[in-house]
Amino acid sequence: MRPWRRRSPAAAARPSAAQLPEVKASRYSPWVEELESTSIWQVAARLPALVVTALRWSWRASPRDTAATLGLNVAAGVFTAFGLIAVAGVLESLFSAGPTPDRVRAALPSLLLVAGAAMTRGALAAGAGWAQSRLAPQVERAVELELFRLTSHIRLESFDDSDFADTMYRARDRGTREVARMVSHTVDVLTALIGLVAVAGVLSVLHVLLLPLLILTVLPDGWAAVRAARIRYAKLREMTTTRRREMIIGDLLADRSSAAELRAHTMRPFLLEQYVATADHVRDALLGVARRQTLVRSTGDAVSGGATALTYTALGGLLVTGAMPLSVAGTAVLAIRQGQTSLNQLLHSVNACYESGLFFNDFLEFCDQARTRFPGPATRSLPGALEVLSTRELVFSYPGTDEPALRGVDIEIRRGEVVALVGENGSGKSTLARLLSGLYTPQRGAVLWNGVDLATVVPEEYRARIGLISQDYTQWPLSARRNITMESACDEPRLRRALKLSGADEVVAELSHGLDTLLDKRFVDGADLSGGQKQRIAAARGLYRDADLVVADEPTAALDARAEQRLFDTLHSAATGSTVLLITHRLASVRMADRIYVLDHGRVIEQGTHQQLMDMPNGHYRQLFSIQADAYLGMTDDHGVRDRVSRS
Ligand SMILES: Nc1ncnc2c1ncn2[C@@H]1O[C@H](COP(=O)(O)OP(=O)(O)OP(=O)(O)O)[C@@H](O)[C@H]1O
Repeated sequence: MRPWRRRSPAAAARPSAAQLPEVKASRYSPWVEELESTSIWQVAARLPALVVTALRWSWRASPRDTAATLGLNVAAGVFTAFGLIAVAGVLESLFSAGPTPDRVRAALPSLLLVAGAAMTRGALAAGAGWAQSRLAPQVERAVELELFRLTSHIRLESFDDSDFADTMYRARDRGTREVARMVSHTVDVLTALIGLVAVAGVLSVLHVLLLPLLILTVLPDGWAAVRAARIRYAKLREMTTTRRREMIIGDLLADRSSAAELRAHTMRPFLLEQYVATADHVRDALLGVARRQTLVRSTGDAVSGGATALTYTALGGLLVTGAMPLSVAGTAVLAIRQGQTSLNQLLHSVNACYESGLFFNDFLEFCDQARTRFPGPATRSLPGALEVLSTRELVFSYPGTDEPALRGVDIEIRRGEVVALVGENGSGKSTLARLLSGLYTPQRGAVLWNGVDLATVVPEEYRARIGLISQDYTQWPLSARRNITMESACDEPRLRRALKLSGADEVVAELSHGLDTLLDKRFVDGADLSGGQKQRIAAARGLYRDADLVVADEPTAALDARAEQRLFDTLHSAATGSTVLLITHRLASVRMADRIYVLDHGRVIEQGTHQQLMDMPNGHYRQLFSIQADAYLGMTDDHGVRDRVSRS
């Protein structure tokens, strides 16, 4: 079982302390209570599993550097211990009876050993430091790569789940950085352990009481360190949503994409106020953490100080009663001091390991959750080129919503057809298009490609057969060519054809380096495009693909009248060589479709050709079409358009 797994999602969302009442904290805050109620010993028992996992990651990143880091550090620790034993030998010779020159002479071999041990330790520590500093970037890279492998593979709807968004934020925020630290802390733990074993050996030889007393001096301090770490982590975890909100507001204030609207809508004071409110909340919480941590640490220090006093009193008692000779007491003081250093180092390394472990566990928790969000185990190949794509009683709800976006949809698209989806805002058109494109998985029902359920087909194979012209297109920070081909290989004739069909050829002609222009203004020589130009590039991308089905979701919203007409003509002609699913609010453009499905609140309420739908006396489509037609008629009386529209 994964350490510190949360128990169960709580039903009720807790209001966030962030200033917007609509922002609720993650539903998984009970986890924090679980952390609070877990004892330090339970945590210590779970730590080895985490350490092993971290070491496994490290090994995966670089076996050579992991082995060197561990081996050299352990060897350096052995020589530290060896040095201490040699120092004890030196002291024993110096404090023994006899003339001083004889005692110094007797101490010389041990002194040479001390010097040799120190030099060897130094050389080993330098090598270990080098290996360790090589390891950190390699481990971070490996962990981050895993994170992005997972984020890019999970089902699309995962991004609509706010709880999962919090988990992902925590993993990205610190989780990935902590693996390398855990490895380094683990090494410190091992080194301190070796030093401690040596001290413990020396002390138990000197007197049976000394070792328990030594442990007593550092335990309270160690307890305080672990407690302080838990306080900080629990607070950070509790504030995940608020910190994510703070980051989002920060991005809005500093990002290029929101810069224009921020100014146009004079959002600066509001956003700054929001930022201050959220950041103040985080700051106050962290100040509270610092206060509690100081209290805990002071308590630990005070108790540790008392225990140290007790140890030295006991040592004095042993000396006074003659139970311990002076030469042995001298070695004991040295060993106790060295022991305290090693034990403190051990406790602090364990604590640092524990603290990193808490954050590393966030990464592991994300990995676990992400793996449950992979697409189903589809193994079937696509059953040939598209003949018919249909849906059967399709039901789909977005995560965290009670109302389904689709409620039992049945549609059919045959090869070579142009099928249109129309309906008012929020009726479910884009959701249906995404399901048909294999981006979302239905909760009930199925999407069938030539009668075969797409849930059983390898998604990449299927998606490669779809040319998507998305409503929310992305302008990738790549060259214009790559923005269209989306792959390093480029089929020039296909590219030219897509450019022409979409009207993107005119856009590219104006770019300073043509198809090789970088479409990202944030970099030197990068170009920015107008909304319509971006949409033409997005259309070219959808048309470039040698697809069986082109899904065009509002492909012309930003286009001028001429470009719009050109693209619709393209989609309706056989030029694409594909079947077309068209979503648009420009109803004049769907008149030529082979079939039109009218959606309303996630259901298909009407279907047929334009004429069949117009013949329904109180039909929804007829109403929507008439509203648009009337608007044109009112404005275009003088230009003879009325006849053309009314004839349609
Ligand atoms: N990511 C999402 N998370 C939760 N609900 C969503 C999400 N996207 C859409 N919805 C909801 O699903 C329903 C259908 O949305 P969809 O985007 O499919 O409508 P649409 O018909 O394409 O609308 P429009 O014409 O405005 O583009 C709406 O109620 C919408 O609020």
